[in-house]
Amino acid sequence: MAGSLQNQRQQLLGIIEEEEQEKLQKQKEETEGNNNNNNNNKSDMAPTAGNSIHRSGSRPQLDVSKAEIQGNVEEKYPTILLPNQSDDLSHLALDIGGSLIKLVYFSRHEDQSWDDKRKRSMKEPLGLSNGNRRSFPILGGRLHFVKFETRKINECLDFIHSKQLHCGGLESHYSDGVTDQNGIIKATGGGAYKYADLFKERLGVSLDKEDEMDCLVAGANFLLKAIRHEAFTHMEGHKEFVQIEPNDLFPYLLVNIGSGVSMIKVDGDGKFERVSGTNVGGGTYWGLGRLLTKCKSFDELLELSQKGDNRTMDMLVGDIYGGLDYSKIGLSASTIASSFGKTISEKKELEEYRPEDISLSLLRMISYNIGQIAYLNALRFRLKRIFFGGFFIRGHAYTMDTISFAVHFWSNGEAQAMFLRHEGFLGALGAFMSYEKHGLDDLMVHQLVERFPMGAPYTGGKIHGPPLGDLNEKISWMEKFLQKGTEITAPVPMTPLAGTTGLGGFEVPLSKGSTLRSDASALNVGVLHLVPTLEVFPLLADPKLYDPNTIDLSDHSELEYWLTILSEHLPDLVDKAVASEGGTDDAKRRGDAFARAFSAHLARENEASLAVLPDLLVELDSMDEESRLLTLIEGVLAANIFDWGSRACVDLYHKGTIIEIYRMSRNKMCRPWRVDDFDDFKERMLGTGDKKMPHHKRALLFVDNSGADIVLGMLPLARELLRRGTEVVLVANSLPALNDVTAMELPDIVAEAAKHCDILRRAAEAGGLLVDAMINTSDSSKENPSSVPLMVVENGCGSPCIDLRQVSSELAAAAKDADLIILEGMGRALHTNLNARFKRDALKLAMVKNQRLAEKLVKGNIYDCICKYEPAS
Ligand SMILES: Nc1ncnc2c1ncn2[C@@H]1O[C@H](COP(=O)(O)OP(=O)(O)OP(=O)(O)O)[C@@H](O)[C@H]1O
Ligand SMILES: CC(C)(CO)[C@@H](O)C(=O)NCCC(=O)O
Ligand SMILES: [Mn+2]
Repeated sequence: MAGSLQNQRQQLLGIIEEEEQEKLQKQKEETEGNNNNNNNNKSDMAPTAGNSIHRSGSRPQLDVSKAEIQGNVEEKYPTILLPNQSDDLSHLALDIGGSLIKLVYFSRHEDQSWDDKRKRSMKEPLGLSNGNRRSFPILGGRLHFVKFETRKINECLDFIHSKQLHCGGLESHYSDGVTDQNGIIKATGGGAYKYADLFKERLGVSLDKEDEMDCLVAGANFLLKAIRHEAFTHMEGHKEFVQIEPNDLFPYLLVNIGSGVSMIKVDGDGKFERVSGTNVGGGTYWGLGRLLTKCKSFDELLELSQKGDNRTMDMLVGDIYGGLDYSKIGLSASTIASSFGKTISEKKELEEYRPEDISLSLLRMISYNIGQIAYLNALRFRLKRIFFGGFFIRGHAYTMDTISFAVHFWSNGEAQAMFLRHEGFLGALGAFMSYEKHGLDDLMVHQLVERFPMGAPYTGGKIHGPPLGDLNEKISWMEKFLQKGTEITAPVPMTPLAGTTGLGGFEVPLSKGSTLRSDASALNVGVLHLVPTLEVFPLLADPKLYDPNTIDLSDHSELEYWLTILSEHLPDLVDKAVASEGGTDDAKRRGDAFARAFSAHLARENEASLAVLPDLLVELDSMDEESRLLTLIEGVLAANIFDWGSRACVDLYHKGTIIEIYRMSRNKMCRPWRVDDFDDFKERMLGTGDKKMPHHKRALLFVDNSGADIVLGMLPLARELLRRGTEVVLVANSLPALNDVTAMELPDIVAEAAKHCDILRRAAEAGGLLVDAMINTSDSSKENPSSVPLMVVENGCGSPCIDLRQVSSELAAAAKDADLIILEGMGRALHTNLNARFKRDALKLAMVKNQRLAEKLVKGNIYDCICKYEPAS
């Protein structure tokens, strides 16, 4: 149930995030040129120092070897040349079919533009330059799925052009100057041949043709192996996901229902045979349907069918048998004996039939026929599983029910029809996979996770950003495209029609529904997030007993309370952000302004905290070991007040400055805390009397908020551990959520803190976080010449609540050698994981910033502190 809390938070933020991305993308496209005006004053940028933690090979990596800064090092944002980074080239693939063009493209990091902006706003006050940090690996990316009608190929060309997908797209700033190979795009489908010249002419690119069947199979195999919740059954209106074991996938029959239909027996990766096909397919339904109903679009035709009654068109067994069943061969009176047969006996003209009925009858005829032929081929080769793809299906309940019925009925339930969520994108995905370095080939099983469907702002029916202008406005193709998709909404299964069930024959399927689903929510157009998660955190004492949630959200009142808190919280954050921008009256632009204001605010928090860090360090260094440890833990608890996820904290922001809040918080730090295991922790760290304790080998610090929390709380604690000889791994979120610091941002913050502290600097260097030696360190403690490393890993999460059953492989690897786990913050240590048991020593630190939670968890009050220490179990 934390899932729903998590999702809710993510959803709320996602809405803003997606909007901001679109906006920033536009700004970026406009300003891209400006960043490239560098001169040739080259400076070497050392290749990445080896990090003692192996980064996951499960996702595209940024190859920074031989990286060098192009242009003047003094320049604020010089372009970095990455001559060996070839992944960037694998960003777009096409499947140009008889009816539709499908595009798949990859953007390396979903927040590329957002992060750039945020980094800029953070670097400016800090005066950081690119030269003394290493380029940090990229955290996953996104696969985008878009389709266009083939007859409107110009729209597709405009879209590719507007996004610059043909020459490196979003990544072009990385590889500026190495664009010579960008003139080639992988393409499949008949149109790769037919339109090759047009692509050359309009975009100056050559289409590298890949075989259509090869691509369909590669796409299907990839989806079925790598994506959870890809395949599902659909019977009588009921949808159920099927988890296919990758070792138990083959053989199967792949039926791709495009304009025409191909049936392919698949025996393995690249092992297949096209065993059949039929020319009665999607093109037939759309073409005949258009002629017979005058519909202007495929969706309109499909939507019409939902209000249809096929009995006015189809000749039923009862029509032939005077209302009787033909039970001897198992046919009920209501079974369709002949599609459209009824129209021969009536003297009616086409205009006298309802277009709704025509559409339904046609849809049923074609779907049933395909299902039946598929079954016969499955029988021919003794295949039990049939996967149906192609855009004819369009996630339409009636179509799927009809196909499933045919397969189920004729095979006596032996064979099973399954559908794929990325139905129409198999070929395009296959073409994408055919790039030599697409970076997805070594993905582990089911590692791709969809965070939320693309167009979170669209699925709610609300479109933010500029109004859709005239059709020539290139930038809004996507918006128009998505808007089109959202005019249609989700299917609703209908109640069964009375009296139509009979003996075995084909009846009217139940799920006619009244409206279609939206393209966006169905991922026909959408984004697949490549989030390298899904490993169990190896230090859980017993993964089977682990439940991340502390509060039971299946308790309705709890659920309601937290959902209300979260949904009321967001406008406040936005208001705060807008206000800190100087207050804009352009209310519509508030959402757009959010991320910029937010980043600026976070940068100010970091800046303010970094400014007081040297004093704090001097103060700490003047203490004896014991008081220092206590002060450090107090510091973590006090700084944990800076939490934008807490309503109370946001209220505090209205009243005071960061330093005022911090001072107030520090002053309240009197022991005993509400949960106070400090003495046990101290004993483990420092021993008692003469008994000295060995230091921990490696500590994992799950960090929480950006600003004072990380700078004045967790980094000084990390420093203490490092000074004692413990390796420190800072574990931060992969994706942004509230004011949580992300793994992407941490190296910058560490680098800045390292300027004031020799211990941090040496450790960061040893951990590969810093490349160049820092100058001007003001820290006096130089007793640690060769340091243990300080590292940063991403946790695979995009929420303050951490489910340790699903962490990044990087974190899992780092955890193997760890013997101390420190979880910090309400989300990580209270809402989730308070009750988690670990195989290693664990310290849970948080300030409770919610009255109800304080009462419920510790019978205490708001701002109470928790210091829970549990030795290895
Ligand atoms: N918006 C749409 N416009 C047109 N057809 C659509 C649309 N949505 C779904 N379809 C259906 O999908 C079919 C096309 O599916 P798909 O894109 O898989 O095939 P294709 O690649 O164009 O055809 P082929 O592989 O035979 O060359 C159309 O014939 C139609 O039945
Ligand atoms: C010709 C293709 C392969 C083009 O995608 C497709 O439309 C198809 O499989 N049509 C059916 C041709 C047949 O086998 O009768
Ligand atoms: Mn096709």
